Amino acid sequence: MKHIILTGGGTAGHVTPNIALIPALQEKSYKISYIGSYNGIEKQLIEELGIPYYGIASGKLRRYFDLKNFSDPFRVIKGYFQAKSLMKKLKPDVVFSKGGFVTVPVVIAAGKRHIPAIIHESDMTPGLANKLCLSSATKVCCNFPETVNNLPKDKAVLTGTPIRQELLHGNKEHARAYCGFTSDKPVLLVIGGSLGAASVNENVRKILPELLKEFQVIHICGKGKTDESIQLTGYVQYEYVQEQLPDMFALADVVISRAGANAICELAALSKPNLLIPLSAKASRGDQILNARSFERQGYSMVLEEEEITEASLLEAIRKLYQERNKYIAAMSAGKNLNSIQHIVNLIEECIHS
Ligand SMILES: CC(=O)N[C@H]1[C@@H](OP(=O)(O)OP(=O)(O)OC[C@H]2O[C@@H](n3ccc(=O)[nH]c3=O)[C@H](O)[C@@H]2O)O[C@H](CO)[C@@H](O)[C@@H]1O
Repeated sequence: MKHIILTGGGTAGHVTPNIALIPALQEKSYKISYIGSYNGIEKQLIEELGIPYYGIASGKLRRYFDLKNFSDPFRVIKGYFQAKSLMKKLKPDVVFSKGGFVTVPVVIAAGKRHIPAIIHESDMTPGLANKLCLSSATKVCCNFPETVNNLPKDKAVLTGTPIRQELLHGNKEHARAYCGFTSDKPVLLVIGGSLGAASVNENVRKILPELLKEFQVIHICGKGKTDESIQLTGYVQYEYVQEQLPDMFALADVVISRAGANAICELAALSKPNLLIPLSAKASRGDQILNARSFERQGYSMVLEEEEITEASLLEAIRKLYQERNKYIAAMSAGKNLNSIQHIVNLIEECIHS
């Protein structure tokens, strides 16, 4: 039996593509183990699938000053030795990494033990963790064609991003009943990335009185970010949605989203007209802005940058998106559909046999 170690964590975007691969790997009778951090979001998401989970020490690699910069290197070194002994104990045939800081010691340990390691980069420009893994990796899967050109030719492969297949089979009536909505107004879904997005939440809440005249609103706010003081007809809030997400996507007529790579690929696969509000370059390396602009160029998305948001501009963008929804649906439906799951599983098999 072939044994694969999956790794990835920190935010859900570094876990859900691994989850999307699991059914296809199980179908091919792979034994699957997962290495993540002790307490990251990946622990809960993976353990509830019944996959053996191994936690290791993990530290964030920051480019800015923080007191933890002094203690985190020791955690990373500890994580490396833990990963190395896990490689010895579990003897995997291959490692697949979806990125995030916890994966750096895992991929390097695999390289040291001559175990093939495939890493996946879903953003247009590689994140710091994946950059550090590059020399130990056998192949790098990319989501954007633009990324392939910036990576070593013998390693980069355009695969797209694996999407959980259950997302494509939601039932809108189940979501309507779950949210207590009626069928007389369209539904706007607001989803702020796996950690939520405080500024998106705040701006949406400001225009709720106007918005609710025309739409019903499902607001996925992020952990600890719901506001129980707001109780309005046609408005529901959730922290993080798992089981009901496919149904909510099916019910949504239009979506406001952060421009995390996975979220936008899911929206494109579902042909959901969307307004992207990328995470500002002030709070990140600006990868979401590049993701969003690429989708805008392809005619899949409308983009509003955080700095451009006012109550009026946000309301106007949502109205325009709804009016022009068929244009976006047509562009996304015509988009090329990489069979990412199959592509990656084939690559995994090739790496084991080469
Ligand atoms: C703040 C931050 O660092 N964001 C990064 C992070 O985003 P983040 O982790 O938010 O990643 P994405 O938006 O790419 O993916 C979020 C995933 O969580 C799922 N989901 C979300 C909310 C919910 O209630 N239920 C649920 O299942 C979505 O369906 C999606 O599969 O990783 C992405 C992929 O590398 C990057 O592009 C983002 O810049």
